[in-house]
Amino acid sequence: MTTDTTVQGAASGATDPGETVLDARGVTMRFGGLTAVRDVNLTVNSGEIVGLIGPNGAGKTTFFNCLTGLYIPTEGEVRYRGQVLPPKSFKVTAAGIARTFQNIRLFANMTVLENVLVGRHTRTREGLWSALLRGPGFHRAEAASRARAMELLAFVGLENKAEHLARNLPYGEQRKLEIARALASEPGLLLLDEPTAGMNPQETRTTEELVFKIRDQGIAVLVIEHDMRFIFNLCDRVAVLVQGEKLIEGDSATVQGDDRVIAAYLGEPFEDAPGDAEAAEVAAAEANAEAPTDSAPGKENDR
Ligand SMILES: Nc1ncnc2c1ncn2[C@@H]1O[C@H](COP(=O)(O)OP(=O)(O)OP(=O)(O)O)[C@@H](O)[C@H]1O
Repeated sequence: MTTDTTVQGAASGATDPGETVLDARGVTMRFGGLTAVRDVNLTVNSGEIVGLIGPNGAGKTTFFNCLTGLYIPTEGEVRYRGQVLPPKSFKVTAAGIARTFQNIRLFANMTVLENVLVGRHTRTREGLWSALLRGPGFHRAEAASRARAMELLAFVGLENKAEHLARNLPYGEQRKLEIARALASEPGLLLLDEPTAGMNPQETRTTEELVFKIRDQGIAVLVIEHDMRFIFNLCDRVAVLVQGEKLIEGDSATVQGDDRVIAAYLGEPFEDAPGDAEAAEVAAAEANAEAPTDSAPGKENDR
């Protein structure tokens, strides 16, 4: 029985610059008569943040599930760093792909730190006897794992919440904790499924900065999101899925300007959306309108 208690070091999944990390070819997923994803090709290279957008029901999450071993694609192949991925989600995680979910999946009654420690299980190798006897090797591994988990909590800005129960965190912090837990498996590729859903603008901005920081650690990112401003600010490339098929893929400017995307998804050109300056003006005007002035609606102006 082994007593090997090795814990892999920080960012062990980090990849070489320019390396093709993810290579999905001809991925098709059918549920009975419904083809949710049809013949989709997508690559993600090291150092990239790639966005996946599309209307509700376009097949984005189904495609993620095909990448992470939750679904076995009906057709096609998914490779991570050149190797065909095994059709089991824990093996995919061990290979180097981590993910978060559209609906937060934390252990609500465990602490924040414990949630991250759970995420480390693919990177710890404790033999049964080591765990049972709790010898020096076990304690060393446990201490290293806790140190790394605390490092990750600091990375996402939750170091002061380590002992809080996950269920007591505000929503935005639960999403950050999910990201910390995903990072605990030391991935080379992180898949984020709607990471800013339900967040306020400030939390969304913080998440944007966090994703850039993750990329700067050498981890490639593939992100599904409905917030177009977030996607177009963040991503090096964006792929658009419509009715299960990839409509177009390109940089933000190309995708925003494509008539088919505008028609199928955006509804109107994104350039028409207010910029930061206009948004600040609107916010200031709204704040003034809410202030209890003499001329506020419902009050007589007695000056
Ligand atoms: N397990 C399943 N069994 C049957 N149909 C499914 C299953 N999962 C997804 N679908 C169907 O596949 C299609 C694509 O769904 P999917 O959730 O992947 O879309 P999405 O682009 O992620 O949507 P959203 O933006 O609303 O999350 C939908 O028609 C959905 O109802």
